[in-house]
Amino acid sequence: MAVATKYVDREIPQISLLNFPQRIDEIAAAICNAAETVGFFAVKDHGLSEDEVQSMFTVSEAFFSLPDSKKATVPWSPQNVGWEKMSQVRPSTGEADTKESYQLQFGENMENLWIGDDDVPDFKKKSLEFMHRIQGISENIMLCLARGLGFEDDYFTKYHDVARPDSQSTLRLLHYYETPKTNDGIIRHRAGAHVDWGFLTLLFQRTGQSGLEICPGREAVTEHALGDAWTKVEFEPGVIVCNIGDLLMSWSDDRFKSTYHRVKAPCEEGDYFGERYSIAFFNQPVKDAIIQGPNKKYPVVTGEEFTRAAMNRNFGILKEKLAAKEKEKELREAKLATSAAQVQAAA
Ligand SMILES: O=C(O)CCC(=O)C(=O)O
Ligand SMILES: [Fe+2]
Repeated sequence: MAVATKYVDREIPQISLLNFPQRIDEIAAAICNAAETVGFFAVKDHGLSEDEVQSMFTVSEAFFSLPDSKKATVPWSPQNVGWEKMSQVRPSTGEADTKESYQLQFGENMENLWIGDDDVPDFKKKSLEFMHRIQGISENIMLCLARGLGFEDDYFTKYHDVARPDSQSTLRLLHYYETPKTNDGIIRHRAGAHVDWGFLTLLFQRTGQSGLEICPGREAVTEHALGDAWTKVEFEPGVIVCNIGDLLMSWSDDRFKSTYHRVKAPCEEGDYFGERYSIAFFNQPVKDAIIQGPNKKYPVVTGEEFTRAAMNRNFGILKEKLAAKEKEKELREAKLATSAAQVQAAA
């Protein structure tokens, strides 16, 4: 018989960004306190309207309602962009999440990977507008985090400059499939337990489409203290849920915590089994960023090295599959070329 999930109440602070320029120190203290303890916090009064958020969800739904053959024209690539379906195997579960996602960036990695206006009108324009709006909010939070760590105010923002062609910050549109209510013993993971590997994540969800849960308890990036008690993160309109990623954890010498979270595989009374949309914005540094905490706890890495290592950890299986497919194609082409040569020789 399935064991009921153990839940525990933890406070996820809600922090108002109202009158940001006048209240920076107060806001920075609240954000850094949350980053040091629970690793998750919500921001409100950030200037982004509910209409803007819902319009982006509408754009996202329009994309996901295209046939798979169309979405496959903008496939996932190891630059961490593009569309994937049922293919992200989380190290914690060893199984693929039952979802599809489309990842978008500001710069050169997106070449040929934007879905065209014929398929979703103004997709690129609307997505970039939304991404710039979230970037603005992220920059305010980054200023607070820099102050808290004793860096110059622009220290993190200059390494997350999305005007640079090699910018790696990513908007991820997510679509989780409806989960059947059966007792067949199969666990249909939505997003298996994981920590985000980037700097800072901003999350948007639709009211009622619950499922996000967190499990704090990590003391160092090198430790994977995955506990067994979860806390549900409930969404309300107007809030953006933010969480610290591994990169900021190591960049802060483990002072700020990257927290385990998941979108629960629905299996118990009260879980949400329906189709679910969410949007995540991952702040990721430019490739030549020099990453090291104020106390130099970890060796220096560049943004590019950090991303490559994280991709291998998190998308290794998907990358291997792509490489195997590529190899198969090469072999098929080589075989075709050989038989064509034989036919010619015989003629
Ligand atoms: O869909 C969600 O609510 C969370 C997604 C997430 O944690 C991720 O993509 O890293
Ligand atoms: Fe995540």
